[in-house]
Amino acid sequence: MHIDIDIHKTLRSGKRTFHLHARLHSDNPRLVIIGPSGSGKSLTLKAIAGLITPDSGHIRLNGSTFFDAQAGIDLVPQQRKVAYLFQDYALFPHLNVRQNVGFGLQRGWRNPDARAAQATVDQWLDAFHLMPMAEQFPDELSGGQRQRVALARALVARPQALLLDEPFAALDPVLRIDMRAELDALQTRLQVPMILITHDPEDARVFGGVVLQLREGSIVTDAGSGIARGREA
Ligand SMILES: Nc1ncnc2c1ncn2[C@@H]1O[C@H](COP(=O)(O)OP(=O)(O)OP(=O)(O)O)[C@@H](O)[C@H]1O
Repeated sequence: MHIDIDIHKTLRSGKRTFHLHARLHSDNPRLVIIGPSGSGKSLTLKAIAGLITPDSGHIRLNGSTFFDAQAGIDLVPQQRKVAYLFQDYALFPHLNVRQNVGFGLQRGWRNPDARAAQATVDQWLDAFHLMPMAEQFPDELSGGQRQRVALARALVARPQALLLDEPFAALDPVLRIDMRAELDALQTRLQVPMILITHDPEDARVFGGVVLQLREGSIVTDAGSGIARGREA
């Protein structure tokens, strides 16, 4: 993965003003952005996904320009072909596991015919050990199973990168350890580039390729951050 970001955004709410200046550059398929609550992690991830628009700057991923204020480029989220895994997984409560995963295909940029879609969904249910609970609804699943459904739904359309917003925050401490290991293995197996935001140094330690620290809206490259760790691309 080659990612090149340099964006500014100012947000105002009442008397408060928040300045985001995210500047990063990496060739590692694993990027972790770590920072305390309110440091701008979600805003950065949302800007990459196209869910918010920066005031200025550019966002490039794998040779494709997602956003370039000067050139007037601002691809809509679907055109960016990245998947976004929300902190609470955002599963549809009225859809069962199979339907939730299938939704990832319908919404995605790939629209296979019904039979091909079914086969693809089955393949992902199988890969995530979700076949036995394919007909269950989200509130009938454990936290780890819910996360697997969300991952399967995110990956089913074969995104060019997976954006993960605090993926372990909703899990209890024991499950968190297991799911970190699962995500680590998944990235190695699928080779899908992942950008993960977290406030937990342990997530960065276990998962991190390149780890960057965000403080008050800016990427800080001193204080031991911004260094390449773990495996390189
Ligand atoms: N729509 C908005 N209008 C004004 N300010 C906003 C808006 N969205 C976010 N902010 C502010 O921007 C700052 C960064 O928010 P962001 O959600 O990126 O933080 P975060 O690092 O992801 O925090 P957390 O770990 O708590 O989710 C916060 O101070 C927040 O109050």
